[in-house]
Order: sequence, then C-alpha cells, then structure tokens
Amino acid sequence: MSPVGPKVGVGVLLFKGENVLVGKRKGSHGSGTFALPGGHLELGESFEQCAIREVLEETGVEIRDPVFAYATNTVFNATTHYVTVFMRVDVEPGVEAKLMEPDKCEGWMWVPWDSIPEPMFEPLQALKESRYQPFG
Ligand SMILES: CC(C)CCOP(=O)(O)OP(=O)(O)O
Ligand SMILES: [Mg+2]
Ligand SMILES: [Mg+2]
Ligand SMILES: [Mg+2]
Repeated sequence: MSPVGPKVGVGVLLFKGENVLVGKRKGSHGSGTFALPGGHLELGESFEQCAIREVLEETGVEIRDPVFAYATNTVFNATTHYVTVFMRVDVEPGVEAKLMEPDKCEGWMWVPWDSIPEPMFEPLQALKESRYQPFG
C-alpha cells in the first residue's frame, strides 16, 4: 500500500475576549480530548473557506474574515500525519455555539485561553506549547 502523505486540518480559534471556544471530541480520533472547531481542508478550498464552513457545520456560528494565526505539524502515528492551519476570528459577546454534531462532540464551551481543559487534542496542545501569542 503506498504511504498516504500528510493531510491538512484547519483549526479555528473563535475568541470572545480572552475566552476561546473548545469542545470535547467524540467518535473519531482524538476522542475524549478538548479541541477547537475545525476539520479537513477539502480539495480546492482556501483556508478561509474551510474555516468558515467547518465552524458553521460544527457550531452554527457564521464567522467572517478569519485570519491565519499559526500552523503545527503533528505525526499522530505511522499512518496519521496532519499539518494543522489555525485560523483566528474574534466574535461578538452575544455569539453562542450550538452542538450541531452531537456524534462528534460532547458540547462547546468558552474557556479562558490559559485554562483550556486537558487532555487537549494533540494539534491544540502543540499550538499551546508553541510561540503563538493570541493577545499581542
Ligand atoms: C485531525 C485534524 C487535525 C483534522 C481533522 O479534523 P476533524 O476530525 O475534526 O475533521 P472533520 O471536522 O472534517 O470531520
Ligand atoms: Mg467538521
Ligand atoms: Mg470536515
Ligand atoms: Mg471537526
């Protein structure tokens, strides 16, 4: 079997002040770990289009103009390797996330960036351990 190359994921940082939206993954890999909304970059999509689509699919939130924030490289195991592009958008105080995919996520919550619950999904853990500084 020919080795499959790395895939691209897009994670979306929805900031509401110093809080960020996270949810506990369920069902697919990384199940039981806390992650951002996001998903696979589909053929022909821009990073922005993917961020807008995945956030709408997973939370029902309509975001505009997400901007590139960071990228990580995660080799989960011998057959699972992802580059994750993190896009960022700051949302209004009244924005609420809906649990659109209850078979893939336990529920969404707004948590302080410095208090994201553990265990974190590996790409998010890598972002936290990186030099990325969300607040200047
Ligand atoms: C594994 C990850 C870095 C990229 C895929 O994320 P995901 O499992 O949330 O994918 P989907 O939302 O597209 O189902
Ligand atoms: Mg998705
Ligand atoms: Mg997807
Ligand atoms: Mg997803």
